[in-house]
Amino acid sequence: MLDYLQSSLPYHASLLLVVIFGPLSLLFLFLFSVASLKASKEHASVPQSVPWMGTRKEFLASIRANVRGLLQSAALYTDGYRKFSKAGLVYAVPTWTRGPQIVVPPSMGPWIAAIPDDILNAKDCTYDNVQFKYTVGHPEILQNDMIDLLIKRELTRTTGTMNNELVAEIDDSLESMFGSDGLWRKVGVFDCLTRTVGRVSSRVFVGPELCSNMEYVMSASDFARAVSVSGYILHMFPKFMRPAISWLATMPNRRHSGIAMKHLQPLIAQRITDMKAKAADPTYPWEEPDDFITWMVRESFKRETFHETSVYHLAYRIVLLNFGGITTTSIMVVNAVLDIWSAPDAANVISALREEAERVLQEHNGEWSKSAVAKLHRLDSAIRESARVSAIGGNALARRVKIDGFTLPNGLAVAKNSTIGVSMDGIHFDEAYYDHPYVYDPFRFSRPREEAEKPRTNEDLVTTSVHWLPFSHGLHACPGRFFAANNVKMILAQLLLDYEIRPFATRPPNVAIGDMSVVPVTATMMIRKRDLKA
Ligand code: HEM
Repeated sequence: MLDYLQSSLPYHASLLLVVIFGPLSLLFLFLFSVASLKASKEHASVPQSVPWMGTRKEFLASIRANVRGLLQSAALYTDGYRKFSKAGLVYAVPTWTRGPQIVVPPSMGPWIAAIPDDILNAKDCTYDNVQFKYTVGHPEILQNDMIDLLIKRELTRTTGTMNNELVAEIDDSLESMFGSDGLWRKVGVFDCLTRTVGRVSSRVFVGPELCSNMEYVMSASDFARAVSVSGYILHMFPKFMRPAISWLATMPNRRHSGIAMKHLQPLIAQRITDMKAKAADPTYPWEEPDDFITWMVRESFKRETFHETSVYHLAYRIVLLNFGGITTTSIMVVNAVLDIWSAPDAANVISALREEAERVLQEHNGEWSKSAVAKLHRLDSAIRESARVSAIGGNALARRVKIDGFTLPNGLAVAKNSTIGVSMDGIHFDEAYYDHPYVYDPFRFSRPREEAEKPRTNEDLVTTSVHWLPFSHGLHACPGRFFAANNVKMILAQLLLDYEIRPFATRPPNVAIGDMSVVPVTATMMIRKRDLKA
């Protein structure tokens, strides 16, 4: 028996290898051939006169260029910027997930930023990058105006008016993680600051009942991460396979959005009931909260379609609002903490920021009113500068060409469905716009104001330009930036005032994923409550 087993094992093992690895190798070969064909087709759509970064005359040139686009994209964009954009020329960068990116010089930036969506479309790029069709679904919500309208009309109007409530959330959140005993703690920078940002943003989005429920709050960043990961997975497969693959790839997305929906739907249903009751009878004993849910429900009363009025669709809008607003803001706070506390003269920088925060708070009777936050010029500058040097990179002002016969201002014809934009890092590190561009100079934007060294430029965190692109610029400049900037500044001000963070020996580097640079999610910091009596 033993002899039989021993002699038949090699046979069984090889059979197993053939059964498992045979189909896998065939699938891999198939996927590789399809990806290679797709890459060649996409590369052929770039005008022949446009020079490429990262391509060579070699076997399987397009797909090998795409692999370079995946692994070395930051260098491809910035080297191309120096070589071509600085000479006013257009170049192309290969990417793994986004197809070829046609990069135009910054002089064409204002022109791109002002062209309407029926010619150059912004959302088509975002939706395709993240494969929204599968990873999020709900085109009836994505193509509807309600979220954008309420951000522009209500959220921006309200920004600054609820700061006392927001500071209470910030303080409670920081103390729950960092303690009040003055002992040093080692904590995850991204994890902790995401919790605080999520809680503060949710205070305005969904109100006090839900904003400190961490299961709900963390479902927002978990959902955002799951959407990005599943978007990458789907890009590995040809289009016709995506509907089948997506069911599996987007399981985590459904789990995280499901958690958020479980909390949101009863809250919204109750809000509708209360608002209707109050409208019918002003003596109904209930005060209308001033939050995004109230604004959305009020707006839904003016609308008629099912997807603008049903509890499910209203709740899912909050899931999408969280997706667009929470992780982006967390990334800005994390970058600012890493950059400020890694500055070569961190001790002086921190004491200058702390002095400003203490002085401004005192001048405003200890309250972070809207005007107090607006006076934090040094802090504003330190964050803006961090967003410049630690930006996401890649193609900014990315737009999908929607028409045939489209030409750039230099006369170059660009095919329909091409993607054009400008190199964010190229511009952010161009000495023509910034002295010593590779240096993190926290007071770069506030110094002229404080020292009257140069004329005032009004370059603050919410001021977009073609030379500072973290919030984009022009028609699609981020409408949530006023809200985000207010929260980022208050979180950092409270950290400076109440906590001590040990400066980093070296800045934990951001990580390149495809053509994006993302914060190091595993970086840790040492933090303790300050002893204000000492
Ligand atoms: C620091 C945080 C944030 C950053 C860095 C950021 C960045 C951006 C960028 C780069 C765009 C793309 C514009 C384009 O396609 O050219 C954008 C669009 C958008 N953002 Fe933000 N964002 C942030 C926070 C928020 C918040 C808090 C909200 C909502 C409350 C929000 C809502 C939106 C919306 C609705 C759009 C689409 C605008 C349009 O297509 O017209 N963002 N954001």
